[in-house]
Amino acid sequence: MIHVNIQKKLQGAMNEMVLDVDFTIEHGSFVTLFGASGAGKTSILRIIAGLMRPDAGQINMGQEKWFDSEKGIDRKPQERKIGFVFQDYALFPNMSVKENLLFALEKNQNPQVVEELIQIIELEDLQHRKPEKLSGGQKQRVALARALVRKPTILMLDEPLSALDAKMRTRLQDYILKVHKQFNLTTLLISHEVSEVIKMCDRVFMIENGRILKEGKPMEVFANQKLSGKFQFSGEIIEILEQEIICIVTVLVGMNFVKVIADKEEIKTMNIGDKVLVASKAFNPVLQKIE
Ligand SMILES: Nc1ncnc2c1ncn2[C@@H]1O[C@H](COP(=O)(O)OP(=O)(O)OP(=O)(O)O)[C@@H](O)[C@H]1O
Repeated sequence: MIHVNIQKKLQGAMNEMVLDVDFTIEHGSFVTLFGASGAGKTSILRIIAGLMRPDAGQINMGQEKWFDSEKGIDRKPQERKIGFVFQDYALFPNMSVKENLLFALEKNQNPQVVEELIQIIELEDLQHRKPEKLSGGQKQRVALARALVRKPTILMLDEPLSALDAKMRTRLQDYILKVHKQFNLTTLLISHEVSEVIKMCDRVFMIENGRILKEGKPMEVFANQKLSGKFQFSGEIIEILEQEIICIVTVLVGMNFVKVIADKEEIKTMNIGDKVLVASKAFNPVLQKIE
């Protein structure tokens, strides 16, 4: 179990913002941090990883104290057993896939783990290639394998899939879920994709302005409790066609389009690009904006 209670003054886009969060995550959970750009999600991960120092607070990992401002404890990042995958792969360009993985080994660590990871993440055919000869999805698989070389207890994923196309994204999601279970990890993911959050995680923290606004199971956090729909899909509005009294709203759900007839009043706060839930109410599809 990890308990985080930290405060840090951040330089927001317009003015100063105080990051102030207090949460506990059970071992083995898959948690997503969800929220607008600049809300403080990356800062939370960096603080837990020891890459950014909070102004005050504590971070306890089980019985271990990683940070305590009052007692002057601040464990180094390499002592915190965390694997990190960022949006940009940050692989060494002059090393092959396997060399990149071997380079991540700790001093005196058995290199057998690299062979295991190559097998689990299915990198056998790519292991002798240099990163420049890999696709984005393949590079991200290598980055995932590299993050696991030191057998971390926590895996942190900062929008690792946002640069990938839908098919590649789905494959990577499956690899992440596989290693999450197989390595018995506690995983923290930053994602802006509602469908991804619903598929991947068992808990979501909605972050706004440096604070946790809501938390819970993804469907509870995203769905409007009033909509007891028989079906619910999340998607993104890509077109709003205004007719005389109604609108035809096209929503992209995964790789498919759904057209929903909506009342102008009902969708007056919705715009192209908004994330919405398409749910059923008395057999008619209705739209609901996701905060
Ligand atoms: N070391 C720092 N000191 C002070 N402010 C910082 C520091 N690092 C980032 N910030 C600021 O803190 C705010 C939150 O940034 P952060 O990267 O945590 O947001 P985010 O929610 O991850 O956003 P995004 O989704 O765009 O990555 C930003 O306005 C940023 O400029």
